[in-house]
Amino acid sequence: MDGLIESGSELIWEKYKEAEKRIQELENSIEWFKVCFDTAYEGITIVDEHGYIRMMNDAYCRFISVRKEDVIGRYVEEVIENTRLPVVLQTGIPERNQAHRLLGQDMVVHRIPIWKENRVIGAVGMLIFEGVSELYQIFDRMQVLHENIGDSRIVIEAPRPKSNKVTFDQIIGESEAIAEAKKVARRAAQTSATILLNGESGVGKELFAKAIHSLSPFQNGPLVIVNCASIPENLLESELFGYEEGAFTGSKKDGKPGKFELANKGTLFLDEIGDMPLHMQAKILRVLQEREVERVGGVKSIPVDFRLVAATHHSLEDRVREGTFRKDLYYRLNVIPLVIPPLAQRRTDIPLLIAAQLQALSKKNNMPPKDIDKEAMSLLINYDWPGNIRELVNTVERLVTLSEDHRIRTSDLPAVFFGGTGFAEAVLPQRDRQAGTPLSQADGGGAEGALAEKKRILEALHEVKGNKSKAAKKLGISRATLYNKLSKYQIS
Ligand SMILES: Nc1ncnc2c1ncn2[C@@H]1O[C@H](COP(=O)(O)OP(=O)(O)OP(=O)(O)O)[C@@H](O)[C@H]1O
Repeated sequence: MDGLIESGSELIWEKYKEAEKRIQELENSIEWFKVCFDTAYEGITIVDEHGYIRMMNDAYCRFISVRKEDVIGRYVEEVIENTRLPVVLQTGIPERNQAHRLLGQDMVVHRIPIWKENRVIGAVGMLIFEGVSELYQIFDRMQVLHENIGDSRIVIEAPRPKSNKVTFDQIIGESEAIAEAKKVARRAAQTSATILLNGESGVGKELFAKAIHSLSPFQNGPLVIVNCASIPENLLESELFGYEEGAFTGSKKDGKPGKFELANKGTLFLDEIGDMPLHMQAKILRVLQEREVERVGGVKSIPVDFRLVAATHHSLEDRVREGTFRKDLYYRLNVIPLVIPPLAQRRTDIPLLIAAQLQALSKKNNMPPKDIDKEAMSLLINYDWPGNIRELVNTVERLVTLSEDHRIRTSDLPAVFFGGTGFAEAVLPQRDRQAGTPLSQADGGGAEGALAEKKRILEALHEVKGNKSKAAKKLGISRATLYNKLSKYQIS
């Protein structure tokens, strides 16, 4: 009898353990499902048969800037603009690869009905691409694929966009911080309100300004970009306001329109507005209030109608407190403030940015596509990127150009990614590294070294818009050395 009870309880114990194991396996599967659902770059939302949202993944929530807990259980039309999921629930017909306009941006979407036992019990909505320009990149990749397998008979030509306008989908990044910034910018772009962009150097303020213009009611007008910090103070007024014939010695015969006039019916982007001298700030304020300009040496007022986007890496509040920025101008500019977060606050975007740059820069340099191993990627993700995306773009370009293999490895990375510091170290590949080697000594590496040096000089000049003193400073060399190198490499 005892034996019978014993084997009975052993059986129950075994069944219990088995059930426990299965529950554990199920929980693991659910956990995996959740991770996959939320890791997908595509936005996914699932509605029940009545059109109420049952699930929405992180990518979708980020894109439309909602919190998951606020949308689950709500009717889909209240959450997603222009949604056709209710139609798909009615018809039961899938709609694949459809164009959909969301937050002013063209997207590609799938709408898939969920059929079970002859009835539609729900539908899935997927945002496949954040924007259509990704489609063009896919066409390009397909073309490269066919070229690589030697099948040149197949020519895949993507319909090209009509212009080279910057659109929001070209601003790469899926992190919450950048998704929120893009969402606010998209909304603001569709109005005519003044936008003040703030963020460290190289975070993408100019890129945002361009995307805002492309989506704005002023998109058919010009986009005029003025870098207030790079124009000498004595020229700033005539650059912005223009001048009449004979306004000063050396002025053009028929006078010249200023940037305000040139931006008429378009967008004026005043970059580095925080560096504007005080007397010019007063003049700009007057234009913003009265919406008319007077050329230097002129007498008549010229009406101007433009959307203003301004940007600065300074804190304008601090500048106002210090007395170097006018409070009234600050209030005029700060209608829609938009902070673009530094890269170190959105590290999840780093792999995406690197992948996109590897692709683009290999193509630009006419090289076969390169990739990167995960140890190197991990060092890049952990780096602080003080120069933000500009620094990332330059780093990837150097890596693409200098690494010998098709795969970039840790040995290709400059010292700075291993905790080293300093510009000279940062630009030398690890194998060539001599701590603190300035540019002037870093060109001993034969043709490759010379090519790299030439590229660095061109980049530095490009970054400072051709200003040689600034470029020399950036490169850590004297102006005289820079001039020598310019003639050596025949850079005019
Ligand atoms: N999210 C992004 N996706 C892709 N490229 C980006 C992104 N943000 C910036 N870039 C690229 O990084 C570089 C620097 O961007 P941008 O000039 O817009 O920065 P910025 O904030 O205006 O810099 P600065 O304050 O120094 O003028 C550009 O080449 C730009 O195309």
